[in-house]
Amino acid sequence: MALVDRYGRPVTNLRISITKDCNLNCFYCHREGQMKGKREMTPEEIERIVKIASRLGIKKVKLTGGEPTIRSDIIEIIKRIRPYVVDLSLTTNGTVMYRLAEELKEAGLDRVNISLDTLDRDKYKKITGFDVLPWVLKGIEKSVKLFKLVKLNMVVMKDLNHMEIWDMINYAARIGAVLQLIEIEVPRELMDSWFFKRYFYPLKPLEEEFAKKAVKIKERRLHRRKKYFIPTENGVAEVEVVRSMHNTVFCANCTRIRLTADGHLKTCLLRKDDLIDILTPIREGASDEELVEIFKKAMMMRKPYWI
Ligand SMILES: Nc1nc2c(ncn2[C@@H]2O[C@H](COP(=O)(O)OP(=O)(O)OP(=O)(O)O)[C@@H](O)[C@H]2O)c(=O)[nH]1
Ligand code: SF4
Ligand code: SF4
Repeated sequence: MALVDRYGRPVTNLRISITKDCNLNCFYCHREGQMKGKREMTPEEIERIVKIASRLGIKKVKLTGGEPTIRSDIIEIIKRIRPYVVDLSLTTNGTVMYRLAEELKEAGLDRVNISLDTLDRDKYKKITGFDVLPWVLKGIEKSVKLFKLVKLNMVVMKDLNHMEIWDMINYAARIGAVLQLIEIEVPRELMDSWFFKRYFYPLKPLEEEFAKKAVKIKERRLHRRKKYFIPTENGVAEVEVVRSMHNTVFCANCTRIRLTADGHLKTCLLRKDDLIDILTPIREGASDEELVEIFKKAMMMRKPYWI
């Protein structure tokens, strides 16, 4: 049975950042809201935390970063946590998937989400700082052949890539991936920032257009996100919309808890006051029962960000 927080939200997913570092340098990167610092969890420590989480009904785990594939022990991490998890996924920038996908699959990874904001090589370089789009596309196409589900994450930015949305929908349909269109999200205090003002592109009007065109619409349990099945020249595209800004429904259906790369439980992506250290107690010899209590404390701190 999953633990339920004070707002009636069961917690079933754990999102683990395994490193803050990345081999790209996207100009909009929020590094999952993590502070700087050197401490990183070992594969054994990650396994211990996942084991405790699974005892508490948290059976879906997503590995993120920074960029998770830059850890040289990524395969060991996956092998160690596989036994405790029913849905094991990875969110990656895809730069090394062309050579790592098979090993990841063999280690027990179920599925991957790969960032892809543009199909234009120059624009990709402008966004990420690196001219590696051909390698990423190679990795995506390889992943689609291997994994039961591959999602492409496109952060939609006004006047930068919003005009490519339909090309991306066609591309996703052609290769057999799901496209996730992600609306820019920032905490309240950054709503006046130049970045938000310059690039925010609201996805609500587009969702209305999708709703008219779709042959089917599904709603996910997580965040009650909608998935639209849209006919294209390449067959039916599956398009999921991640629209969290000011979205009370999204937060009311948040089933996630996070673990930062330096070993703190974190209850919400956008909060800064919600870190609970679990790695120090582990290193000081805490028992499983004590770690369960730390998890419960984090559960009780959870609250929806947009209410
Ligand atoms: N506000 C908010 N945004 C989230 C949350 N989880 C994911 N996101 C957004 O969704 C984007 C895509 O996240 P992914 O790491 O690909 O995972 P996901 O799509 O949430 O998860 P799955 O659908 O289970 O694969 C992130 O970059 C965030 O912008 C969350 O809990 N809160
Ligand atoms: S690939 Fe992801 S983690 Fe790396 S810089 Fe870009 S947004 Fe940040
Ligand atoms: S509560 Fe926080 S982590 Fe959950 S959906 Fe809302 S903003 Fe995201």
